[in-house]
Amino acid sequence: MHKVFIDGAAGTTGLEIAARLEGRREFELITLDDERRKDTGARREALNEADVAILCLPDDAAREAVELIDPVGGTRVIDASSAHRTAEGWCYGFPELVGRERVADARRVSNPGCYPTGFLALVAPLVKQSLLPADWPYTINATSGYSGGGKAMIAQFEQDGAPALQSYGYSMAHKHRPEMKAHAGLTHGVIFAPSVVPAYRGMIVEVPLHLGAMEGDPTADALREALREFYADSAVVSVRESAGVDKLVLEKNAEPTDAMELFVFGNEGGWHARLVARLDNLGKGASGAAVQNLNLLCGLPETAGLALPDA
Ligand SMILES: NC(=O)C1=CN([C@@H]2O[C@H](COP(=O)(O)OP(=O)(O)OC[C@H]3O[C@@H](n4cnc5c(N)ncnc54)[C@H](OP(=O)(O)O)[C@@H]3O)[C@@H](O)[C@H]2O)C=CC1
Ligand SMILES: CC(=O)N[C@@H](CCC(=O)OP(=O)(O)O)C(=O)O
Repeated sequence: MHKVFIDGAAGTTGLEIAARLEGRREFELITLDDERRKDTGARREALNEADVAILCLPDDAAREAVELIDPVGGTRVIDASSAHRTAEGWCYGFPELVGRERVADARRVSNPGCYPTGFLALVAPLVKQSLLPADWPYTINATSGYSGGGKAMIAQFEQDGAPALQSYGYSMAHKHRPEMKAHAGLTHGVIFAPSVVPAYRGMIVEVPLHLGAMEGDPTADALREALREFYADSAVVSVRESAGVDKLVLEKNAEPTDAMELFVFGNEGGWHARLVARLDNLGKGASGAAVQNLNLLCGLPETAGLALPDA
């Protein structure tokens, strides 16, 4: 039995992790009641009692939580925040990219951000195989469901007068940019253009590419095939056919899913491609990924408890 403490259990990501762990007999959840959930002493005790602490907190609170943990104690950490995604000593918790063994052996795991999950799934393997250049100026256009902004954005979008679409990130300094650059092994920072729509969950992350301007003239078919091979052993990430697909939608009230679908569209002549990832920001983008990493840390089947389509 593995003792698990979710710090931030009353938040959006924390609640979805708890839902995925319900009925799992391999785990015992350590819980704090509403009065003590932000009490530093109570959190310190719970964090140090846990075999695995999952941090579902704003960045500053996540950094504080790590400081509350005895560094030579037995607690291993999965941090869902963006506090440690490029930090030394932390394993980037994207098992398909970094290797399942590395995650399984880690004491400190940083869960990828939701948007970076889509971007990196598409681009990182292709850059690593030199099918796409590391020194290309990549752009990411993305649309997210509003649960991506946690409780505050849920409140914003569930009140009267909620926007039909909200684009943002115009400071050009979104916190996900360093993580995308670092884990794709890029030379240049990316341009990231995110927006939010009034659907609770789900996201579409797109990387448009001028293939014809790249050295070696990569083709959309070759990129799709390389991704298909790369994810061949994954029950979570799948590469879909693009022929005949003319639109991708986010449902307003979609069911949770921990799967991620990748598409590579190319135009006739092969000059242009659009790499697209569709995922649940609270699935592979957060809580599903945390449970996948938890399974690996505990030596359990990687996809146990995840919401995945039948193979
Ligand atoms: N939502 C998403 O799709 C994704 C979220 N993440 C990341 O996961 C983390 C959690 O996000 P999310 O669940 O959306 O956010 P929420 O705002 O929904 O939840 C955060 C929770 O943390 C609690 N909290 C804040 N400060 C403290 C503290 N000092 N001690 C204990 N609890 C505290 C909040 O309390 P209170 O309820 O009182 O406000 C709240 O319950 C963030 O870092 C976010 O960036 C990552 C990927 C995707
Ligand atoms: C819609 C929305 O606001 N999304 C959040 C990202 C949610 C997420 O991925 O959380 P992390 O930042 O911890 O990765 C944003 O753009 O800041």
